[in-house]
Amino acid sequence: MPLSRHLNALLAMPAPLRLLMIGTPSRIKPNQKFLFSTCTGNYAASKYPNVAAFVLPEFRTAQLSEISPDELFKTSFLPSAPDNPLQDELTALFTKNPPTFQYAESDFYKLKKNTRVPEVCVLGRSNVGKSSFVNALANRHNNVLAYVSSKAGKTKAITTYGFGPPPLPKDIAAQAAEYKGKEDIPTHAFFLVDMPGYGYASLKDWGRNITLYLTKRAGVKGAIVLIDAEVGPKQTDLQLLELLSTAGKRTAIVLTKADKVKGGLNGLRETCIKLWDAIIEIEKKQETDWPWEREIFVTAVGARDYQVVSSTVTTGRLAVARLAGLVNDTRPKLEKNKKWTGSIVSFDDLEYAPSKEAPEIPQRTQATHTLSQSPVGPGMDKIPKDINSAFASLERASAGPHQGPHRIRPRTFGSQRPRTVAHSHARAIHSSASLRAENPRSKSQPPNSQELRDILDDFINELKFINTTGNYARNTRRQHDLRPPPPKQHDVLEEDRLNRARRLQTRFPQQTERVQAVREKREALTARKIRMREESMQEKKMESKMKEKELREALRSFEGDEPADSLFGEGSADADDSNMPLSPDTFSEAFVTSPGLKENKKQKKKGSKKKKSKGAKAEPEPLDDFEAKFSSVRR
Ligand SMILES: Nc1nc2c(ncn2[C@@H]2O[C@H](COP(=O)(O)OP(=O)(O)OP(=O)(O)O)[C@@H](O)[C@H]2O)c(=O)[nH]1
Ligand SMILES: [Mg+2]
Repeated sequence: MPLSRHLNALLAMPAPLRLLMIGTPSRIKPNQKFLFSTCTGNYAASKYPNVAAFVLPEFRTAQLSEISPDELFKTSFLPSAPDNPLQDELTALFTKNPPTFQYAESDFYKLKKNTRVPEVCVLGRSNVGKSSFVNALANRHNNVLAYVSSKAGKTKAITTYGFGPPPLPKDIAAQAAEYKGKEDIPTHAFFLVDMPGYGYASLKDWGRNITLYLTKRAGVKGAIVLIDAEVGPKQTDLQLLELLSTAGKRTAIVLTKADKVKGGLNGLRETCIKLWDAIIEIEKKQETDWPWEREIFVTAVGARDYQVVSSTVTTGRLAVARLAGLVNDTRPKLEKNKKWTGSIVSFDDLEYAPSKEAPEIPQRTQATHTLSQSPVGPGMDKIPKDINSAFASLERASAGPHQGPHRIRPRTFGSQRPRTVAHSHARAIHSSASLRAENPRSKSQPPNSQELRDILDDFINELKFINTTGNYARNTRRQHDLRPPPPKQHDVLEEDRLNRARRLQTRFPQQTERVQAVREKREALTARKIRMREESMQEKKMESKMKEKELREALRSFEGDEPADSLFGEGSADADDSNMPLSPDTFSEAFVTSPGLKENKKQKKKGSKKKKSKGAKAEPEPLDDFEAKFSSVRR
């Protein structure tokens, strides 16, 4: 349309509608690729400018820094690669030799042995995006490597995938003798292990399997912990980080679903602050070093815009390659967060200390745990005590999200003594006493009534959380009551059969009709048979009633005055004759004891004696009517 005609048409329109035709620029949705732009030109326009990772601030007062991919990759390089940019090298490392599925097992003890190929496991809550992360690293979008679902609990086994170039033939030949009969010959440079999720819809023995895997598996070089950026870290995530820190495993934290975070960069920053605070707390508890990457990597592998996916997936690749030991890291060593180094004062010492000076108490020796990297062997038969308690809390976590204020609080790993009522009591008073210790008055004067009331309140609050058997049972019962009823079990086989039948019916309508007709005919026949059987039974019943009636009448006519009903037992006259079955025994008895018949018999006997005396020439007397009838009935 020429411009002048366009303008004329525009002017002819009512003024409020003109805007619609022109189109308002504010309606255009911002393209997601600007959110994760790696181009400095778009820096001002982007929502998450150049975010690849956040770095843990060394001091609590430091500004939070988010770092660009350039900065992130600057200090890292692949030793075996030529001088390409690291991003390209990482893409080649993860995709050139197509990644393949290796094996999957739901039980740790059934896993194939692997002591040589470095393994990196991907851990996180159900539905956080672990399997999507594995697919994205492999650059698989349509032809998926790991199964993904929007429903939680899709991955149900420890699933291993091979990544990276195959080992050189000469290396394999050199190690062939060692591998023979013990382990598979490797096809890739490293393994990535997709784990079942924990939390909602997790597997029952997830805690056991994961603890065994992290502490006993020789090939495990590190763990990628995925945390949903939209939801932030949960209690179960922190329990896992605590377990990793206790096991001393190298750990990288990756935020997923960054594209879904409300509040953009600020939202991400808030999640990171929460995470850092928690990590610092976990680090403080550990005596031994916990080698966790100091960055929190940001990814959005499920974003709709492919450019967003590809720019953030390189960040994930860097995290994995670092843990697998394939990337050299030249970052300067950071000083570990400072821990409390003073002595630990017990309640008794504090309360009954003779002087105001701090008492001299020998420092407690802390057990250190060094985890062997060897496969399951004599030294690894038992999981260290600290890890066992972490394992217990993970077991509880794997049972589902806790509800209400009565959940069991995770035990601190440093504490070796079991929590008893008395001990908790002491702790409750101790905490109040230590608070009072800060107040100079409290050391010299006894506590006033308000303070005593506070102490009592503290104590009662503490008691509520004590893990006694009674409390535990009560809490379990309460949780059980709160739990929604289990979903109805589907009969999968039956459903399959019905679906198949439905499909066949639509495919073969004529045959279906014929089958339907035959079925109807068969049903009609069966119904007819049943009806006929019922009718014949009815007839038989009627017949037997008629016979009985006839019999009674015959008896009555034979007896004359005597009522025939007396023959059938006491009270039979009152009873309804038609309903009185006449059993053969009763009948024969009645027959035998009938006075008329007795006389008849006597006469017969006399007659037969006479006949015997006269000889056997006499003719047999003919049976009268009654006898003839009865003999037929008895037959
Ligand atoms: N928007 C968005 N969605 C994502 C992202 N990553 C994963 N998802 C979606 O999250 C859902 C769960 O993904 P999965 O990869 O199956 O999660 P999982 O952690 O393996 O889950 P389980 O196997 O149940 O433990 C899927 O619908 C994915 O498409 C992301 O970065 N952004
Ligand atoms: Mg999965």
